[in-house]
Amino acid sequence: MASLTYDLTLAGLSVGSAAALTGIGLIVTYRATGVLNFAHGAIAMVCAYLLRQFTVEWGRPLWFGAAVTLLVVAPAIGLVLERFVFRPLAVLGGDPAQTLVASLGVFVLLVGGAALLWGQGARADAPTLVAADPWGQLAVAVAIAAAVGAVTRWTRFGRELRAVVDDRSLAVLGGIDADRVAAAGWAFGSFTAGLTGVLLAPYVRLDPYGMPLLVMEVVAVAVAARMRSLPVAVVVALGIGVAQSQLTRLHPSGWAEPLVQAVGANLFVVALLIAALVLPGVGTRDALPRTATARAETPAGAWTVAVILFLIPLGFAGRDLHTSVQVPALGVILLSLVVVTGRGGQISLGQAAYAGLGALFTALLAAGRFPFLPALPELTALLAAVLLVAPLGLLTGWPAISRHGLALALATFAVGVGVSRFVFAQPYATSGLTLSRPAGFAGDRAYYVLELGLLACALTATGLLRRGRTGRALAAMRDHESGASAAGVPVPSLKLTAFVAGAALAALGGGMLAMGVRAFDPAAYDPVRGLLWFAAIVVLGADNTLGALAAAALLVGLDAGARGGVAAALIGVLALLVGRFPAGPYETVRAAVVRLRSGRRGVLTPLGAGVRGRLRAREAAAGAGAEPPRPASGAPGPLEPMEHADQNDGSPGTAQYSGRSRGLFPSLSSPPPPPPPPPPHTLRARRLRVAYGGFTALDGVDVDVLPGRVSAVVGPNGAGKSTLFHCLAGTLRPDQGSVRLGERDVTRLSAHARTRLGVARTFQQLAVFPSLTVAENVRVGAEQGWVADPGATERALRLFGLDGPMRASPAAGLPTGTLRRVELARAFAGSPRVLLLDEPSAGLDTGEVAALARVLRALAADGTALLVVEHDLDLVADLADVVHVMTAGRIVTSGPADQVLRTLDPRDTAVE
Ligand SMILES: Nc1ncnc2c1ncn2[C@@H]1O[C@H](COP(=O)(O)OP(=O)(O)OP(=O)(O)O)[C@@H](O)[C@H]1O
Repeated sequence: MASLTYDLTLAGLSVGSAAALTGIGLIVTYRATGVLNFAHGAIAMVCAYLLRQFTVEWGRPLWFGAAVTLLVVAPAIGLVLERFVFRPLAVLGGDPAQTLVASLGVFVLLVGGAALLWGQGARADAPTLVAADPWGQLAVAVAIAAAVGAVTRWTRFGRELRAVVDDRSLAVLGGIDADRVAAAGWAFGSFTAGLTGVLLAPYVRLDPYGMPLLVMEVVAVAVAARMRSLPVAVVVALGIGVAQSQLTRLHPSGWAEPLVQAVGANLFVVALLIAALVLPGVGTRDALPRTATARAETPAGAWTVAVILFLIPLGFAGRDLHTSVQVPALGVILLSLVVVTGRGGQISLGQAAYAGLGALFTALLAAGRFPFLPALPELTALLAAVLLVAPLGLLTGWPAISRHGLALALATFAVGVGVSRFVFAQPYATSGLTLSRPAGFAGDRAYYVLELGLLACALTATGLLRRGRTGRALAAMRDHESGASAAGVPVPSLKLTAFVAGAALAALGGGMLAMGVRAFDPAAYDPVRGLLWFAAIVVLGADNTLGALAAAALLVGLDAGARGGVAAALIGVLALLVGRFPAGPYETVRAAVVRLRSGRRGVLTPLGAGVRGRLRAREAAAGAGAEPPRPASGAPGPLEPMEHADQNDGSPGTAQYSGRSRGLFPSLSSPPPPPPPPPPHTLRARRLRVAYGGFTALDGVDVDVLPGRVSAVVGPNGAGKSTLFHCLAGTLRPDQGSVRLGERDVTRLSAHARTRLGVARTFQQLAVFPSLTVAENVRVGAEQGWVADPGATERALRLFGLDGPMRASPAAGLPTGTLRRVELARAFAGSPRVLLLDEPSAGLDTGEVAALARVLRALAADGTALLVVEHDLDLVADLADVVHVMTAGRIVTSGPADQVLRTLDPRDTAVE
């Protein structure tokens, strides 16, 4: 018994050593470059093939092949990837989502290339570099971990590496060559990948698809080590390896047997599921590459061409027609990614799981092997499978609520791998499950016609999800999640909807695919397919229905017509180019945001002649009756629409007033009249306390945002203004204290729920939806806000001078001042009772600031409660009725604006 335990432990250490090597490589690359290299397993596979090529095919000595493969080729792959793929992306801004797609591109390129070069079949004759004795492998893993630890800790390069990891730009400013550090990280990461590949190859299936996946399954080791600690990675890897080995001794009988066996054989997958779904995520950015978010313009006539192309196979016969049957099915699967990724902006690497479940359930239902259900006719089985799989979309939808970017990629990948290993690899799925086509559609031509009908249904459903209220909300969520939330879009439930709809569509496509080939083939829904489909859909324009159909035709056509792997290689090359396409809306808005950040942000106007002059002017105007007194009871004041030179001549310019007084909502002096204003409510915060770790950012803050008043919060940098703002807007939950809207306690309500109760907000850094037009941006606010009023969009567009030709322009590329007005109009369109404005003057020129002040004053005059966090004291003097001065997390002075501003010591609000 003891010897069995020992033997199993040795076997487990062997597996664990290979996993530890993978973990070390992934962590080093991630630390040096910020890239979680999804291609790590593919590099391992290529190196394993290469060593086999040297020794088996060319008859070279093992030491020679190993030296060239591991010391020359593997590092060279890393260096090439760094220089030609990832460094250009870092120069462009290092967006993690772009690097994710690029690393997926490298993955599919290497897998496709290997399939082309060495064929798709598995090889069993890979040479053995280190004997099966686990001590050798363990020694290699531990020695490498120790060497990396020593280099990181005690050498100059290690110090540079840590500096780059801490803050790349600061390190570069300090004279460190970050590119050199990244290149070394890539070279070393590829070396460990190669080593893993050649160590594993003799003991596992060496094939282009299986081995990369096997290696990537152990990514859990790196995630469990928080992509940071090498000792933790090594210990976790060895622990899982040994535990997996020991589990093989368990032989429970009954229902638990297959489950225990599956877990025992796939403990790394279980660890991946736990690491990706339970542990907090390792990457947090939510953007997809610009090609994915680009507004898809379908050329005129493209649909006609597509319809003709899809009808052509009806004229085919034999093998061609049989192959064509796969295209509509794959098209439906890819449409599911159009909904989830294209429109909703959510990374989903697990769509193959839903497609496979659709296929499996259809086959089981049609065969009468599904628990508790009789055998169903094929079409009914297909529809029932779709209904059964749809709610399983929550498996990836739920993690998506709190995860973004890399963390979501890992979670969806984990679900894909988990379903593949624990559901598709079971005897009921692997024992030749056949499936008939529906009665009357048995022949390829008839079945193709049926598929076209189902494809048309899927296109209609996709169209509905991409257009209208839901489509706009999805696009808003994709373009700017917090902005969407602030506009009232219920982001969590919308994400669930997208994933559920995506799962249903994928299941439909999967079922169609299985009926096409008359069998459930688990390999057709392998997780690697999920990666390939995701890369394909991003490459061909994720929010583009026609792109999905073209991708389906391309993937099926190339793989059928040429040697297997061509389609993957092509998609891989295209994915590598994704980051280099000309600037799209994503880039343009990002540039606007950068301009904004370097603009007025942080320039706090010291209290001086300007403010005092404004206060005097206000008093003089009030005395002369030229300016209305501060509204005290919601009495309407004059409001003119903001107008802008660019509205008239189409070119960006400075804001100007029309110079005519047109009443509160001038354009609506004729029917239909605006709805009666909502009852005003005070937003009241009491004893708010927020601590970040041990640092108290808010300490017992009380504030009232009163209807009909403009309240301003001023204070030096770090005073806690933004923290207070976030507590009021619902983006931060205070540790103590309460926020009430009228009588209702809203402390625990989310941002979108508060918006729907009438608390709207704008952002210091622009939060517009670049792929939507100006009018659509505003409409999102009107549709999702407190009062769903059909006339609100037009009123908001007019009020903010956006109702000219500009209304139809995509928001991407518009000047910052215009985008500020778009954001304000969106907030206003929801008919808010309370409007929270975070540095509304940031990025605006003098004329625009003046125009903004007039509009905001008039909104207050109309009964809206306004709170402004602002550095520009001139604007505060111009605008505010009540001023709160914050310092070190407390409100130190509150009172009427003229009194507070007059007594304010400039040192209290020191310039940044
Ligand atoms: N997420 C966070 N984690 C840790 N500390 C934070 C966090 N957010 C803010 N802080 C700290 O809390 C304090 C208050 O920050 P806050 O952003 O609210 O100040 P502020 O008055 O808005 O400053 P600014 O005018 O620069 O925006 C600052 O010292 C800041 O460094």
